[in-house]
Amino acid sequence: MTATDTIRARFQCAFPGFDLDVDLTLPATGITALFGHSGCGKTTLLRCMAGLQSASGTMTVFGESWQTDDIVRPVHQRPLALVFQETHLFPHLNVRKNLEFGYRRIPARERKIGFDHAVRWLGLESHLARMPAGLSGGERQRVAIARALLTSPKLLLMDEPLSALDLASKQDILPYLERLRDTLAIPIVYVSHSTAEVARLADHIVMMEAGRVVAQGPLRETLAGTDNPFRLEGDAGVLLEGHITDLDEPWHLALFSFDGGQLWLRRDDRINPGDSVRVQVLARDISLALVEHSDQSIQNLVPATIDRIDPDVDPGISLVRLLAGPTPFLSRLTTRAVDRLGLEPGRKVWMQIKSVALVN
Ligand SMILES: Nc1ncnc2c1ncn2[C@@H]1O[C@H](COP(=O)(O)OP(=O)(O)OP(=O)(O)O)[C@@H](O)[C@H]1O
Repeated sequence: MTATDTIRARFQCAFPGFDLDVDLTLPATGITALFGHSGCGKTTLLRCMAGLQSASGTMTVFGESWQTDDIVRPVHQRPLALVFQETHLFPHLNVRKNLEFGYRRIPARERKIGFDHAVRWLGLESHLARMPAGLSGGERQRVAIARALLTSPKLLLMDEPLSALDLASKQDILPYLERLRDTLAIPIVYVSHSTAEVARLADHIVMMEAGRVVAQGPLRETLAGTDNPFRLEGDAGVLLEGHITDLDEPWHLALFSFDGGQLWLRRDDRINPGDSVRVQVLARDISLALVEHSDQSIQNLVPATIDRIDPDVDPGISLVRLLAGPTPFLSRLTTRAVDRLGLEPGRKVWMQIKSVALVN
């Protein structure tokens, strides 16, 4: 990554009982999740990036300085857009007028996103004449996101945009965010403490604890580290990206192919051959065997090589990192099993995978 295709952010600031000290290089595309427990400093970091929180440090976006040791651009001079939990729509204006408010703020020659595009991306075609009060929470948030995009930002900052929504509205809005991630050339920094949202949306993750970055990198690689604190459904695990390549209709199964192997998962009405999907495999759902046993109930047997073995947080448990082709997996085993099977880095084994879940 070079200075012109990255976001560099280095900030220090302090409140009574809390100080933030981070130094980040983020990619210029896709969704970067700022993830961590409540109070770890996610919102403070986002506010520093926006220029809403005074902090010492520097920020460079695509080679353009937004903050140096000497000059701090105020928020209105940074080409960014913010989306919060609260939508802040104008209650007396209909959806079209709310959107036009964002659009007209930008001189025509600087507009990179057309009005109709934003309306279509967020599925608002049939809502333009409606008033905000008559919209569902998810629809209101879609209007807020479209309005933010219509300012043609170079960076989109989102602070827990789904946390005020009920489950149904969250499910409604997630596909729109995925579409933006996959089609927009605008990087999104997304604050969340929901592992499910991060697993589904993020390409890159910054994990924070007490004002510090404890891990960062591409989501899949970072999750597959044996020392990271991110837990999918309370356990270590990996996310895989791949395609649905076949269906077994009578048995309600779908074949998921990834770089390094294939896995069967339960057929879900939403998926079809050719679809690109993410799945999660938890460490507790993988056991290891030295030979291929076909006389057992587990359908997914994948050959892999042990990469490393580390103690897990629980005493007597080991976290084994494996590679199937280039793709990492994690397996949680008792240390006694590791000893009995003579497992060690470089050893070839069979992963017996009990459960594979679709994330999107
Ligand atoms: N303006 C402020 N004055 C004093 N303390 C502050 C201020 N803003 C944030 N803090 C403190 O800084 C710490 C980090 O807060 P921040 O809101 O960034 O955390 P967070 O990770 O976003 O949390 P949450 O997920 O609950 O929103 C907290 O202890 C908070 O109380």
